[in-house]
Amino acid sequence: MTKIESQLVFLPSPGIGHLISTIEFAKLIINRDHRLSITILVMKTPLQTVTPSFTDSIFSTKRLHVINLPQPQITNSDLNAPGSFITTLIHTYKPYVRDHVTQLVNSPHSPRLGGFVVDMFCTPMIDVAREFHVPAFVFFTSSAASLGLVLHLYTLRERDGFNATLLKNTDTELVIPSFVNPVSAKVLPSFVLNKEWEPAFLILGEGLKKADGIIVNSFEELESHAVHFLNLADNNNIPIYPVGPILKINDDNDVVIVKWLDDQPHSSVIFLCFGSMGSVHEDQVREIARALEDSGARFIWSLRKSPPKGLTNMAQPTEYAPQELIDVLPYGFLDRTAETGRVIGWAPQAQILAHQATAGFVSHCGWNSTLESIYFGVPIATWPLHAEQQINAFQLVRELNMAVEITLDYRVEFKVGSNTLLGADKIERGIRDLMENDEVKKRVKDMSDESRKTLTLGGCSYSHLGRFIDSIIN
Ligand SMILES: O=c1ccn([C@@H]2O[C@H](COP(=O)(O)OP(=O)(O)O[C@H]3O[C@H](CO)[C@@H](O)[C@H](O)[C@H]3O)[C@@H](O)[C@H]2O)c(=O)[nH]1
Repeated sequence: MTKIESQLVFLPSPGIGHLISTIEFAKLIINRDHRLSITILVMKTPLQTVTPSFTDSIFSTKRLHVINLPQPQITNSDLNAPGSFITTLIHTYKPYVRDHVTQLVNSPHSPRLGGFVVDMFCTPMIDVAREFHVPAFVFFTSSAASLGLVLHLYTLRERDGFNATLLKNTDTELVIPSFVNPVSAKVLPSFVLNKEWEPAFLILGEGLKKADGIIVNSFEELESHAVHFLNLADNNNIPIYPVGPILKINDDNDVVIVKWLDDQPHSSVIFLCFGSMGSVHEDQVREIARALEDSGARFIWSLRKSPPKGLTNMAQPTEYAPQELIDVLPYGFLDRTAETGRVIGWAPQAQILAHQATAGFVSHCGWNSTLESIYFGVPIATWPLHAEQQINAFQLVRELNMAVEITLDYRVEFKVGSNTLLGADKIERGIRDLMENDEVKKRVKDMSDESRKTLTLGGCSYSHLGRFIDSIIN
């Protein structure tokens, strides 16, 4: 039996979009190299409805230990300050992490502590890694191009006092070296544009620059331009490890949906889903319903209820009760589409994308959804809502020609919701384009092949993961 030589401590941030890929990354490492073990310290927030059941369902194995840390006390004012909330949470967790890691390293026969892997929003934990005199790597859960954007804007800020929040609601075009084309300020991430997120942006930029390496959930074959820039750039020569796509693709088992998909023609169904945090207001729900009916497309629509506005930020949507669903949709919609569509709550997304009946994905362009769609060769129609989804949509449509556009710059602010209404016509056009654009379909299929190959011997991600593991062991 191989002796465990080194152990890593993982600190994912609490959102499902971050937890899933971090945990899958941990599994990838221990499956690749039996000399390593990993302890994942799971932090929780009072805001999340999906996350607790998800984290409680992860079990420890011999070389993968999952420890659910206690939920700390967070005040209402912390909850309502989006820019500092996550930082407050991470700081509150520092003593717990310190205690757990002390116990780990002091326990008998414990392997050497090889380093910390901290989520991009947990970089204040790098200080704790320093206390144990071990390297700290950041796990960046979005694209290499977004990583390049953050590093570039942070450098401009440090060096020239450049303030990106002044660009909000302007048409300014920026040259960002990790993108081929000039980038409109309209598609910059909310955490770059919004004044109240500034503290979080600064902590992120500073944290990335302090890291001993940055692991990116992407792959060189997809983002060659951005990866090239990151390896050249003035980013303190931090090693970059694009090791993706890291996905959780085998766990869903929704027999009802699969049975329905089995009965649909090959490549005929449009799937609509807006991620773990995404929801739109009721007027917008009705426009989507009209577009679906007018397009005549078969569909599966993951429709969830927005959290109340203004009460909290970053709260997750919840499920509609059956009567609420009938009320929010146009009169008779469910009856009229009973043969051609399904409206569901939380979706078995990977299972749907993997199914041969699925033709296209109307997506918020969260990075995990983007990677899943590429992996399964399903083209996207872009409809970003939050965070860095607008820049992901821009990249997919304008840089990679791997998606069609419904919108690139739609934006929902957590506190005020969305003040734009996307009309049914525009949505319907996007759905038709998604079904008909053969060039986009072909590019996605080709990249799907690449996304599988990159993880195997000889692929770029396979070799970057090897490099990362070597740096821990040696
Ligand atoms: O009904 C649903 C909704 C989501 N998912 C899964 O949940 C994950 C969602 O991840 P992602 O697509 O990245 O969206 P978010 O949950 O919105 O993720 C957050 O984290 C991502 C990674 O940093 C960012 O790219 C996003 O902008 C940010 O909102 C994916 O694996 C989906 O398959 C389901 O299985 N069913």
